[in-house]
Amino acid sequence: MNILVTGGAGYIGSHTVKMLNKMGKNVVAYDNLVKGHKDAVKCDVFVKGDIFDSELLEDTIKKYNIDSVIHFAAYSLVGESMEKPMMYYKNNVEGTLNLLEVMLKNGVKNLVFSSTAAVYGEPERVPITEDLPKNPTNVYGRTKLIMEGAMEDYSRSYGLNYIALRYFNACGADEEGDIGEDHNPESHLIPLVLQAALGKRDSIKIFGDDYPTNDGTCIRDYIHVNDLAMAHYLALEALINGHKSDVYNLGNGVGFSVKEIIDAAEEVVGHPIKREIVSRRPGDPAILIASSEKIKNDLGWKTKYTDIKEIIRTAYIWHKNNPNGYDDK
Ligand SMILES: NC(=O)c1ccc[n+]([C@@H]2O[C@H](COP(=O)([O-])OP(=O)(O)OC[C@H]3O[C@@H](n4cnc5c(N)ncnc54)[C@H](O)[C@@H]3O)[C@@H](O)[C@H]2O)c1
Ligand SMILES: O=c1ccn([C@@H]2O[C@H](COP(=O)(O)OP(=O)(O)O[C@H]3O[C@H](CO)[C@H](O)[C@H](O)[C@H]3O)[C@@H](O)[C@H]2O)c(=O)[nH]1
Repeated sequence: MNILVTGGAGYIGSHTVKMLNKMGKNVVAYDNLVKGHKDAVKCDVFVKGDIFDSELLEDTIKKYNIDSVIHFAAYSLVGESMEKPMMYYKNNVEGTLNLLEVMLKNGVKNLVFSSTAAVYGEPERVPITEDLPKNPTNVYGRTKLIMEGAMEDYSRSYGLNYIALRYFNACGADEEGDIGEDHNPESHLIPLVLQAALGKRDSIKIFGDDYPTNDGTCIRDYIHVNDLAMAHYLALEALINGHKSDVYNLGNGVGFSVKEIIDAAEEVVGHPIKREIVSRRPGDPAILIASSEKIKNDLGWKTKYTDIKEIIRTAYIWHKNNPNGYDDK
C-alpha cells in the first residue's frame, strides 16, 4: 500500500496518518495547511499542496507510486457552510471532483472518503442505519452527499473503488499525547468543554435544553478518533482485496446528551465546569445515534474506546499539555 492522505495534517487525518505509519505503511500526507498543522504530521513524507493543484497531485502520485487515497481534505463547519455555501461547494465538491479526475487519469482507483452523519439530517429513527433517507439539513452535509452520488457514478463508469465512511461525532486524541484536536475556530463540544475546564474560556454554553430528550439537551454518538483511523485502514485493505464500493456508518451506537458529556468531563478533570444554557443552534437534530453493525459485520471493525470518560480523558491529556494547540499560531 502506498497511500496518499489528503487533509493529512488535520484532526482525523493526522491520527490516521500516524496509525498507518506505525503499521509500517507508506504514507504521504498532503494538505494545504489552511486548517491543518504541519506539526501534526507524524510520517516521513509531507507535501504541502492543494487538492485543486492537479499538477502537484499528479507529480506526488507518480513520485510515490500511490495506489490508494484516503480523502479527508474538506471544510466541515456546519454554520459556516450555511453562510458561505459557495466556499463549501467549491472545496468539498469541485475539489474532490478534481482529485478524482487526477486519480483516475493516473490509474489510482482505491478511495476511502470522509462522509458524515450530517447526510441524514433529522433521522426518522435511531439507531441510524445506512439505508435511512438522506435529507441533509445543511450545506455541509449536502456537499458530502453529492460526492457520495458522484463516487457511485464514477464507480460504475470508470471503475473507481470507494468506501464512504459516515462518521458521527469524532473526538478524543492519540494516547501518546503528541497529536490532538486543534480546530480554529473550535466548534466541537468536547474540546470546548475542556477549554472551559482549563480556564481558557469562561463557561461552556449549552445550545438549548428544550429538545425532546431526557434532560432536554441534544444527544450525539461520540466515537474516538483512533477507532475512526482504524476503520480507514480496514476499508482500504478491503478495497485492495476486491471489496465492492460501499458506504458505512461509524459510531459507538450509544448516545450522550450535552449535559451528560459535561458531567463526564467534570469527573475526568475532577472539578465543576461552569455551564450556561443559551438558545438552540440552528440546524441541530435532537438525537443522532449510529448503527455501525454493517461495518462490524462486513469489515470486522471493532471499537477500542467505548467508555465516554476514557475518551474524554485522552482529549484532556492533549488539551492540558497543549492549551494553545499546536505551536504554529
Ligand atoms: N470532526 C468530525 O467530527 C467529523 C465528522 C464527520 C465527518 N468529518 C469529515 O472528516 C474530514 C476531516 O475532518 P477533521 O475534523 O479532521 O477536519 P480538519 O479541518 O481538522 O482537517 C481537514 C484538513 O483538510 C485540509 N484541507 C482543506 N481543504 C483543502 C484543500 N483544498 N487542499 C488540501 N488540503 C485541504 C485542511 O488544511 C485540514 O488540515 C472532513 O472531510 C470532515 O468533513 C469530520
Ligand atoms: O459549545 C457548544 C458546542 C456544541 N454543543 C452541542 O453539542 C452537540 C455536539 O456538537 P458538535 O458541534 O461537537 O458536533 P455536531 O454534532 O454538531 O457535528 C458533528 O457531527 C456532524 C454530523 O451530525 C458533522 O459531521 C460535523 O462535522 C461534526 O462536527 C450538539 O448538540 C451541539 O448543539 C453545545 O451545546 N455547545
